[in-house]
Amino acid sequence: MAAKQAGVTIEDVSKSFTVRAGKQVEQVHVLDRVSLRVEPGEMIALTGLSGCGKTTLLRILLGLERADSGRVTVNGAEVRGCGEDRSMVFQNAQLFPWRSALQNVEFGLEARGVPKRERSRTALDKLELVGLAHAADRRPDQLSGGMQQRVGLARALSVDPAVLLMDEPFGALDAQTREGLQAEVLRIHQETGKTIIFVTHDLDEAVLLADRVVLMAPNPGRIDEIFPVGLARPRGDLVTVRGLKEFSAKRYEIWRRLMAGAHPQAAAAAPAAG
Ligand SMILES: Nc1ncnc2c1ncn2[C@@H]1O[C@H](COP(=O)(O)OP(=O)(O)OP(=O)(O)O)[C@@H](O)[C@H]1O
Repeated sequence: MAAKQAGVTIEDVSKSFTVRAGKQVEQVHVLDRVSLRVEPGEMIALTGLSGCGKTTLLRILLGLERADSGRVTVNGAEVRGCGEDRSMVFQNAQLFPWRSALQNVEFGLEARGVPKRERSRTALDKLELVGLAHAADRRPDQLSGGMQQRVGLARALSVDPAVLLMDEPFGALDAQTREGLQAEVLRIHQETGKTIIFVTHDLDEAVLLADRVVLMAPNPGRIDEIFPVGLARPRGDLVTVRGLKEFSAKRYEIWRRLMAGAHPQAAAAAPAAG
């Protein structure tokens, strides 16, 4: 288990954006008094309808956006900008096309002034962790989409963050590649004990990975309900997990609540869980 672990506290976070379109100026209230405590080593899935503020919340956690009010702390220290204790994996890996996989993973270490030999060793370790050591010298255009996401994950892990933020990291991948990467994330979480906050639209993915699924609702973005996932860890073979009654029951419970916000009539017509 890694020494670096951190709890995250989100206290009463609100955020609005001013949107200007032509002569019209509109105030969009994106997050309304969001509060959540994430325990050290916990994996949280954030889900909810499009536009409910999931990415905005993640950007505030990373320090790319400032909340209008409320605060976020990591291990008790207030987040005031980007910092070494957090890193993010994006939906598209956003790799430098002219750099090899290894050089892409080295990037964050370079920015921190880590000497060449040490950063190459660390980057190779992380590529190994995501099963890509054999492709260290390939450029992004010589890698599949799934491999590029693995490089993005290795790059995020290279700086040994206490908190890993993942914004729909597998959203653009085909189903089989996605399932492989879900298993990888579970293994890496098990091996490193990182605190992970993971945004996904995919309820299967949310239940498979998370200790708790946080369902957000839009207009304004807020936490609607929090669902603890009682599945034991390590979760092992995901085909088996998907076949468990507890898995389908939890997925259905969350889906029903999500639909109650999106299509109230359909949700009312669906049978209750269990
Ligand atoms: N920089 C910005 N300026 C203006 N409005 C913004 C900005 N960033 C986000 N928004 C608005 O905030 C709202 C929430 O966006 P956000 O991307 O956080 O939602 P989301 O839940 O992640 O959506 P999705 O599931 O579609 O990715 C949207 O209405 C969006 O248009």
